[in-house]
Amino acid sequence: MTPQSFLLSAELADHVRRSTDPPDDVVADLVAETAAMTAAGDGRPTYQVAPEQAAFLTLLTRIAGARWAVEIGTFTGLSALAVARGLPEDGGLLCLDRDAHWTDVARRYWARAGVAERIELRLGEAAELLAALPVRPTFDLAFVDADKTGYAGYVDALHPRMHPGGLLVLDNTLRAGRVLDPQDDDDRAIAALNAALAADDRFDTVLLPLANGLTLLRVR
Ligand SMILES: C[S@@+](CC[C@H](N)C(=O)[O-])C[C@H]1O[C@@H](n2cnc3c(N)ncnc32)[C@H](O)[C@@H]1O
Repeated sequence: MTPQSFLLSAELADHVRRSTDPPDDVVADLVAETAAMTAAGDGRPTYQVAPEQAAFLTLLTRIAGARWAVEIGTFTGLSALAVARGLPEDGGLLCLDRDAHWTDVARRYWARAGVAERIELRLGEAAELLAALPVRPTFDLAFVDADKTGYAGYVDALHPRMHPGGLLVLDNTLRAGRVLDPQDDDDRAIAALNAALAADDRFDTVLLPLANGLTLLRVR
């Protein structure tokens, strides 16, 4: 889990969590199991979205009135669970990830939460899985949380597959502040993408300082 936003003191981070819908038992257990896995070196603790971000994703999915959604980067499934919970009964979420071991954990929790029938998981390289999707408006919401150097390509591939008015949500777009002083290829890719998106007339663009930075792109 993103331990706390780098923008907040520990006290304010606690206050944010106490002032947001609390995780239910399914989310609490998923967070605990993922923390135990990552403590043992299986994945990284920062991979999972924070609980308040999960609550925000559910709210955002509902506000957007999204019926069909896609996620790139699923890991143990918390963000997907959050989006799926915001979809109507007859909606659906397509999850793309290349790791079967982590997404097996996700499948268990989706089943426990009663949203498994709303989620389809496809395993493989995200760019290839996206390219194989029909090029027509399909999705109302997309959540991108995979390899940072891939984000620009994912945005381009998603754009023609989104309904007008649809919402793309990009995670980790502040890189813990390193967008101001990029240290590696991931930081450089996101810093360049942030600058490009601010000038991109395909979208209404806002970078929210939530968690590690969350960029919202509304398709014009
Ligand atoms: C930060 S984690 C996603 C966390 C997840 N959203 C959550 O809330 O738990 C990134 C995930 O992206 C996947 N991933 C990274 N690069 C990928 C690629 N090129 N194609 C497919 N999946 C990829 C990894 O396997 C990993 O599960």
